[in-house]
Amino acid sequence: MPVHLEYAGRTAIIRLDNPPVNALSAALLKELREAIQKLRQQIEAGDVRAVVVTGNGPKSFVAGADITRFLELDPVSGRELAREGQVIFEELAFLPCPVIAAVNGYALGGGLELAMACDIRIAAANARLGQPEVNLGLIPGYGGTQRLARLVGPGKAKELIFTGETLLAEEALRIGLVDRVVPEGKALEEALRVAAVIDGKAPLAVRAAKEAINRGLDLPLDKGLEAEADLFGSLCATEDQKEGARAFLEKRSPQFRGA
Ligand SMILES: C/C=C/C(=O)SCCNC(=O)CCNC(=O)[C@H](O)C(C)(C)COP(=O)(O)OP(=O)(O)OC[C@H]1O[C@@H](n2cnc3c(N)ncnc32)[C@H](O)[C@@H]1OP(=O)(O)O
Repeated sequence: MPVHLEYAGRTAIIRLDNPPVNALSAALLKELREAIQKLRQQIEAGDVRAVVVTGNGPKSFVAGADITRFLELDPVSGRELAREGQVIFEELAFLPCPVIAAVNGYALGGGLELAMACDIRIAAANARLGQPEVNLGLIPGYGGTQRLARLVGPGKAKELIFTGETLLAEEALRIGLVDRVVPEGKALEEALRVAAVIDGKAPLAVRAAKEAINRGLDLPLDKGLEAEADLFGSLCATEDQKEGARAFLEKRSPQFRGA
């Protein structure tokens, strides 16, 4: 079982376990997709309010796609391999709750692409991140050319992808590729702490905020502002929005029910 689903309260943990470096084998990708589809149902039911993705073991988050699959690739099967990972990472990215990558070690190639499909990236100080596909005669194929440029800008994305160089977590933090750096061995703990904070907020508002930001990334500002206003307005029909205002005025903690 290369993919384990665990739960800490209303936070789900996707633990990737494919020794020695958690490479994205065909079996792991299949189970990852199944886990994502199960989590979508649990999120919609209100049972899950945040998802954390992490690698099993101290050494590696995910060290990339399974290179042993590459010897037989041809243009058709190569494109299929890329699309397979892209579709799964899109399904993860568009889960209707925050998805946090606890980058516990190597996040290379498809591993960094997986982390970039998450909303927030928390890296352990020992983590190394990069897109080394040019060393294999390839380019990133699970979304890395698209998401890296959006996260760190086209210039830094080109530099990292052209050179295949890897970054230590602190360097990745400096360019905005990761959002927090914690001591080695503490990435999952910190991701769960952030998830617990989010769990106490109005879930429909958190969901709408993720949707507004994601939609706005690919919209002209005026259209993004309209999308924001639409989502803001839709929240005013929720009980949680009234509960939030009442709780503030009555000087008490709100009890959000996700309705
Ligand atoms: C669409 C997506 C495309 C991609 O993701 S392309 C792949 C991008 N990833 C990479 O290029 C990273 C490749 N791996 C490495 O650079 C190194 O490994 C590490 C830095 C991750 C670790 O180095 P070290 O600690 O020296 O270990 P080790 O001896 O290189 O690897 C341990 C075992 O793990 C296998 N392995 C490592 N990465 C992969 C991989 N991505 N796919 C399949 N196997 C991998 C090796 O071959 C070896 O195996 P054995 O012990 O049998 O010799």
